[in-house]
Amino acid sequence: MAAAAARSQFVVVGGGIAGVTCAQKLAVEFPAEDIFLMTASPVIKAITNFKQVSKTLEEFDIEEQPSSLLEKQYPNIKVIQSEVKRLKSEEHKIFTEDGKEYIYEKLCLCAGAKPKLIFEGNPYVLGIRDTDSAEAFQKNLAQAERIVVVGNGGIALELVYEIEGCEVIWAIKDKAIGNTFFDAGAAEFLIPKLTAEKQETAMACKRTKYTMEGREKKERPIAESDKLGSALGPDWHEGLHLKGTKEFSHKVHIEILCEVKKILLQQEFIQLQRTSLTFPKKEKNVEPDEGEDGGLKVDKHMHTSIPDIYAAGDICTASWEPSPVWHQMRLWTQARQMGWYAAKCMAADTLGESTDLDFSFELFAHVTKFFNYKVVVLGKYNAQGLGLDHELLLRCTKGQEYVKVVMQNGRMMGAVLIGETDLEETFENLILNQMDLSAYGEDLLNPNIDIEDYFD
Ligand SMILES: Cc1cc2nc3c(=O)[nH]c(=O)nc-3n(C[C@H](O)[C@H](O)[C@H](O)COP(=O)(O)OP(=O)(O)OC[C@H]3O[C@@H](n4cnc5c(N)ncnc54)[C@H](O)[C@@H]3O)c2cc1C
Ligand SMILES: NC(=O)C1=CN([C@@H]2O[C@H](COP(=O)(O)OP(=O)(O)OC[C@H]3O[C@@H](n4cnc5c(N)ncnc54)[C@H](OP(=O)(O)O)[C@@H]3O)[C@@H](O)[C@H]2O)C=CC1
Repeated sequence: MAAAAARSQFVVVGGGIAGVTCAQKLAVEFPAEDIFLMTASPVIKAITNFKQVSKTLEEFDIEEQPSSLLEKQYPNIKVIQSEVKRLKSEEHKIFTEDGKEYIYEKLCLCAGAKPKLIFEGNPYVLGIRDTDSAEAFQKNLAQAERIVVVGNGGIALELVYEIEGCEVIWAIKDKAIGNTFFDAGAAEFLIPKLTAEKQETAMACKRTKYTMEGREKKERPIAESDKLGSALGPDWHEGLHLKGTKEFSHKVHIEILCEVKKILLQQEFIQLQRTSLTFPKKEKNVEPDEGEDGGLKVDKHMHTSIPDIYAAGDICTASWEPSPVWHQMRLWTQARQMGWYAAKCMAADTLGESTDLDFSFELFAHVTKFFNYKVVVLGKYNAQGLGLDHELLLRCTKGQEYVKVVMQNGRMMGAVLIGETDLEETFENLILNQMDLSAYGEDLLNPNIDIEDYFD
């Protein structure tokens, strides 16, 4: 006879940032309940040293940890390490790879996304998503003289800068590099860094940090399935020796307006990287509504179209009417914010309370590092969705800083800040309060005016 299904009021699927944050928040809200955290990976991602840098910018470190540590810190979290294979939503049941079944009252899906690798199966094509794929890339690179990097997203941007001793042909569909994060002007500002010799010391920078326990020590448990590791994140390349066979630092050739259609097998190693997202296969009997990007649609309470099933992080597509200066991007900070907020909504629904959309969804804010510069992007930093009805203010000091502000009807809608500008908090406030700044004109970026004093 099959063993009776274990039950829990709350079940969370996924040991990445979204799932772990969701389980932690539920564990605190309901100390008398057991929270089941199901994950395919033997390690979980934990946030440490969390700091709210400003109203919406946040800074934290990430650690891959054994799940026993999470259970020790949160005694009512039970981590179940097994891949979820099937979901029967009408019966509120999930089935795991090891043949067990679990009954939930409320379920949050945080299973992340998986890379959509073009030309999958080609032995010369590698994608980067998790620790194992990054290490496989490192190994191949060590024997390479020339590689091709395809894509213009965050991973490609970081990769071309980090790779040394190997010729890189960088194929991008667009006219300028990095258009996911900034415009052609910022790209011009950054490009000299690709041709210069690399400095050894990294610039101090407030941003998320990523560590993997035991990476150097080779003690990391190996995931049963290499397809279901968590997505890497900030500083994923630190500690990886991304070096080819040659002695030079950078040699990058950028091929613009280039969409790769076909890859022919050659006797050379080609690296191809593209991680636009597809989502874990849904079972036949589970058909939650999907967004255009294939994610699970969630409403403003992180609820999917299926009763009692919520979703957070990379797996979901935010389908509420967003604030005019927020948009979804599959980033670590948003995975944390969504996981936390989904737990809050699950708790409120359980207790019959109402919840307002969390403040973190008021303004898009991201701090990162590209080419060793601190990069802060706020609001509609690329004038996304503003059409032609906007103007740009620019300030640039070669090699030092690049500041771009997007204005519409005298209001600040977005900004890109590269370098140590110290403007993020002031601009964050100006975007949030939508003050009419018409009177200031270009003085907004006048370096001789202390803008902080103006508006504080
Ligand atoms: C190379 C790389 C670099 C990145 N750099 C940055 C960066 O610098 N800054 C930034 O903000 N973001 C970055 N990102 C994006 C960031 O990593 C993701 O947005 C974030 O990790 C998503 O978190 P998540 O919890 O939603 O999903 P994930 O971290 O992918 O976690 C998903 C979890 O679900 C588990 N799982 C999957 N399927 C199942 C199943 N069927 N059953 C049970 N468990 C399952 C997995 O094992 C995993 O534990 C980067 C991504 C990549 C790939
Ligand atoms: N520092 C940071 O903040 C970082 C953040 N991340 C995040 O992690 C997630 C995954 O990163 P990533 O995979 O870089 O994200 P993206 O999906 O943004 O990048 C994929 C890139 O590949 C391009 N592409 C796809 N197919 C082809 C083709 N056939 N020929 C040429 N180009 C092609 C896409 O162009 P198109 O869009 O036109 O299809 C896009 O520029 C993202 O959410 C990203 O923001 C990642 C690394 C660093």
